[in-house]
Amino acid sequence: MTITCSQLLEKHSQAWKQATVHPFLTQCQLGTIQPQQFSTWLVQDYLFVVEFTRFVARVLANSPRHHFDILLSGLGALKDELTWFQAKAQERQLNLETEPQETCKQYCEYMKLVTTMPYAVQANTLWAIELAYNQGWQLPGKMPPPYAEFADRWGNQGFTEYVKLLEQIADEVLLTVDETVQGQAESAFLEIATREKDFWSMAMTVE
Ligand SMILES: Cc1ncc(CN)c(N)n1
Repeated sequence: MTITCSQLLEKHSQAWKQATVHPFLTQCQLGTIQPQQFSTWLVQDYLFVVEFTRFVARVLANSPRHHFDILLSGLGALKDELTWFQAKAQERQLNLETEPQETCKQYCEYMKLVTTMPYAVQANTLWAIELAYNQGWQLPGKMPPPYAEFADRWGNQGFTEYVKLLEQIADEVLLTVDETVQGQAESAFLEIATREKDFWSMAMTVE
């Protein structure tokens, strides 16, 4: 039997909920997040996105030709996102030349590990990482400034469409692999759910 992305979401709904519904996001929506907590997230997420860009590039390198357009569009968006992060950090006078915290570092190392796994696992992981932010930033509802801009970055229609295309890619390749690889994809999905939850929690624990 083949596993699909929507089946993973259904089967592991509790783990996924913890990844996408978190006090960090709720407090952004309420406008009560501490500026220092938000700044911690912003800097650490920039560092994450630098490594995530490398991850997507590696996934592209392993992908079949007919996935190029979608993955290249993702990389194009990441180019803008990195510049945008730099602008947001500058507005707040935050130093991006800093060390990643342990949670961020380990998540980045995990992404690197995934790129040594079969392409189906990589495609599934890429979809899960993007879906986590697509849903996480939308679920609390309309956010006040300055958080609305952040919610829109990952909650906008274009990004939502992109995540749907990533789901199609992942489902297409999951169909072609055996149960062992499907099991690897499922484990990776659960890893992402845990690491996303931990990333929000890390931001709230100001060092
Ligand atoms: C931790 C994390 N997860 C996902 C995303 C969305 N690319 C992100 N920016 N940061």
